[in-house]
Amino acid sequence: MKFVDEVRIFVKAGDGGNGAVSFRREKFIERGGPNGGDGGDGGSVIFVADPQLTTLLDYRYQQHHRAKGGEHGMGSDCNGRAAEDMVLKVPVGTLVKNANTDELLVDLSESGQRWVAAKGGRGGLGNMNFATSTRQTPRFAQDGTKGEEVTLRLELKLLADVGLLGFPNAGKSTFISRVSRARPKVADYPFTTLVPNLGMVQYKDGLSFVMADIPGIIEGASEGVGLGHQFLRHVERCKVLIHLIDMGAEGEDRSPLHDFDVLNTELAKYSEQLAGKPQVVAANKLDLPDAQARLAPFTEALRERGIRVYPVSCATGEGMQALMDSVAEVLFTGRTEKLHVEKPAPVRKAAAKTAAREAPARKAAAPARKTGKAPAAKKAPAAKKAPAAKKAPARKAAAPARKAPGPARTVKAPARKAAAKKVAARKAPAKRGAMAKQRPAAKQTRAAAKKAPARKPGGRRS
Ligand SMILES: Nc1nc2c(ncn2[C@@H]2O[C@H](COP(=O)(O)OP(=O)(O)OP(=O)(O)O)[C@@H](O)[C@H]2O)c(=O)[nH]1
Ligand SMILES: [Mg+2]
Repeated sequence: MKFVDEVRIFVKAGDGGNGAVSFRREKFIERGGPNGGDGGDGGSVIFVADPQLTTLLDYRYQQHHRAKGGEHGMGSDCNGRAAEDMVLKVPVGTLVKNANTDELLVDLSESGQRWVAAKGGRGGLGNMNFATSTRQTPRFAQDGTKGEEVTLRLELKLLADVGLLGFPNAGKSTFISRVSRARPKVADYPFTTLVPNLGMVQYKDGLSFVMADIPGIIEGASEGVGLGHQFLRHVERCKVLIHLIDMGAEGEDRSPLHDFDVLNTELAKYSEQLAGKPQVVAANKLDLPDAQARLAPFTEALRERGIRVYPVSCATGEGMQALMDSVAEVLFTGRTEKLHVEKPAPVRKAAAKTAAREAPARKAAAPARKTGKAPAAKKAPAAKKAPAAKKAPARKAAAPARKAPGPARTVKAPARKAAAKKVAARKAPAKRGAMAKQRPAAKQTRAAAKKAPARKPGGRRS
């Protein structure tokens, strides 16, 4: 059956019937009084989510839907018959939007869910309703009201728990046919799959879930390249995505890492929310010799990002169980630990380097401790831990500049006392002189000053 997932339709509810103006006319009964009946209500247009349907195809061919109007009221106290509601069946997962404003009106995501799209008009009252003691012959009746009308856009978003994503030819259809009873076409050319396929996966312990296989996504899909990215809508409701990488792909610019990045970029362009869904990354076609060679660098590259790669072969079934276990864990428990690996932690390497660099510095700091700058040495372990290892050299460089004049100031202090009211110009040489005197001391303390970041907290504690 042809798959149609977007249509525009016009719906109009039935108008209410008019009330009747009528008087009883019978032999020997004079002035029988008003007996015009009420009009019947118009039929409403109602959408019902039907699990039997999988496409909006019917609405592609019939785009106007009008419910019947109510009957008019009649004489002899006869009310008009109300019209039946018009029920429009749509697949479960249909979004109904106002075609003009694009406002989402309802998401029919539950089987049997009903929604009134256009309410039928109310029948008018017949003249018998308007008779009073002072107005016994009302020669008027009420008209029925008009039924609502609206132009709608129906969008089908399939309901699946797990979505399969990947470049064309990555093996998505092979994957779904291996884990479920879905039998989509599998062939060795891109864009074999043109419409989404659903498959019911029977997992262990009676647990089952629905998996969706959608057409391949390629670079520029968001600009309409290939089949575009409109099929991504069908995996928007998924809780987990399986990202299949074709490890045997050949061609310019095709490398597993490049494919991975391109697909994620396209996902992000489509929707940030979709891009943020948990992804199980599967490196497929590992039975091919080329694929084996590409696996190690790809796995390492993703490990640096903290992402685990599941090596699989949909052809032989190798690695599929581990992959499905992870998918089921995310789906049923919401835990995503299995999708991540520990990063190689470049921080630690840097920390090791820093520690190596600091080792001689610590030695040099030892004499400085004698001069009263000691607490730094105690803090050496803290320096080792320092996560911002890169910052350490900068601090080291800055520290001597800050600290070197320290002793000079202590020398300068008596000088200031002695010549309290002398001009500032005299101070400068004094400072310089003091600094010159202290230069060897400054040199000595430089090593200690390297410990400056550690000294601060130490100083506070002492
Ligand atoms: N050697 C090998 N070939 C595979 C494997 N999985 C899939 N293939 C082959 O790859 C080709 C494409 O497989 P499909 O399942 O049609 O790929 P797809 O991702 O659905 O492709 P589109 O529908 O075009 O997006 C077919 O010829 C498969 O036989 C695998 O694990 N190993
Ligand atoms: Mg396919």
